[in-house]
Amino acid sequence: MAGSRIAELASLIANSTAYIGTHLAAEGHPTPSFDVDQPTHLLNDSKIATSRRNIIEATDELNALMLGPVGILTSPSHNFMISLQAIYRLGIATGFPHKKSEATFGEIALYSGVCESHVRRILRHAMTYRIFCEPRKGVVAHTAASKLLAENPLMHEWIGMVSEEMWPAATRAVDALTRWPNSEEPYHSGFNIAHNTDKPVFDELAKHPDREKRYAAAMTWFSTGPGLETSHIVNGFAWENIGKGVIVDVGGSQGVVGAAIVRAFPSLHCIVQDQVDVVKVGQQNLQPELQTRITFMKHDFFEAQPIKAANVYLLRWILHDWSEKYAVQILKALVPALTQDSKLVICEHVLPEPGTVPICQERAMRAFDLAMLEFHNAKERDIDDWVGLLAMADSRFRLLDCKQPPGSRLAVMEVGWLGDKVGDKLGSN
Ligand SMILES: C[S@@+](CC[C@H](N)C(=O)[O-])C[C@H]1O[C@@H](n2cnc3c(N)ncnc32)[C@H](O)[C@@H]1O
Repeated sequence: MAGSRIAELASLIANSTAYIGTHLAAEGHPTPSFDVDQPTHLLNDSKIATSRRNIIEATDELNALMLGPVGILTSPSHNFMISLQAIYRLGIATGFPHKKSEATFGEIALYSGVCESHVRRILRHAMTYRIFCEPRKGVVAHTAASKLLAENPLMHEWIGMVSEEMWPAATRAVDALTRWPNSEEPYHSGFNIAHNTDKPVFDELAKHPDREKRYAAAMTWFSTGPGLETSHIVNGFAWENIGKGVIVDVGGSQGVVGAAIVRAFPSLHCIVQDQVDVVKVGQQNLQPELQTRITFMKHDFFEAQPIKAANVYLLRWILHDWSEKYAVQILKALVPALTQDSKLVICEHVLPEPGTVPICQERAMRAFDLAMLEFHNAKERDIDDWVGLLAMADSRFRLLDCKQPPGSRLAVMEVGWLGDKVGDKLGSN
């Protein structure tokens, strides 16, 4: 019956908001708002996760139904990124006088170095997304979102990486795929056209220490984000079964994931491998109590793995940065180090069959897939792709398990090795 779906959605929203309201009140928490004092993690409580997801999905569908076909095609605005990029590049959030709760457009113009009228236009646009607000005409104050940007340096670097590196790359992604159809090369992406370079992303960033540092900080922030917390990899694999052992975090960035694992499992030692400048920063930031439990090591993951017979080789968010041709090389480079007791743990998105998960969840994963295209000419993979990739790399890899820890956006795949001795010659096939 026409109209029944919108009534159904409205009722789901009403029931779910009532549940969340009751729960927050019982716990003595404030009701959700955009207010500057809103706790950042208010909605992360697992007891309200289902209701929250229901509301996000139902409001998205209701919104689309109310927009209608014309609205669906015209309402997404690319201009959101302009104000976000301006806020980042001009240091509008970080320069906001934190001892004061408000600033005029003129004061912001002074420290951001652009004229007052541009500041006003940028911020009034951002305010429509609840980033900053204008409590009185001409006066700017924080919302919860702008305050987070001002006070959390990792969040700020994430926005910087997205607006300065990824957004320009996204605008040239279609140019890249038409210029280089069927290419598997990582230097044939929107990133290459937008940033005018023939180097793959990681090589290009390595030439610019500030950009490389920003990328690493963005990765660190990302690992605190909803569904991407390190707790999922800590709880998503039976690390306790290893006992005393060694894990190698291949492309482990600054060691955030390795640190979370060895903190939870004190008998494990983690060797974090990455590019030279990345591991240098990781070593500098390593907390004193982890000095003997984490080792940083410069290693190019296309070269043969130098740490032999580790218990686990962890590849978290590595292979999605590479097309089949290169992902296969990364896997093959591990082979000379593997024993039958070694496991690969691959922590990545596993794309769902279309229409089998709620649409917002699917949209987020498909957006990641496009992000890999625009940045690296690479891809996210579904389960058949993963099985195929492992087989392409070496027939002795076996996918033993693939689980999606509750609340995690990444799956944890456990891969066994059927070869029989370290460095088995067949491994270099
Ligand atoms: C998407 S990040 C993932 C980082 C980390 N594993 C995580 O889960 O947050 C990819 C990492 O691969 C590293 N990387 C890129 N090319 C590399 C190479 N040839 N050898 C080693 N590490 C590399 C990057 O520096 C970056 O830290």
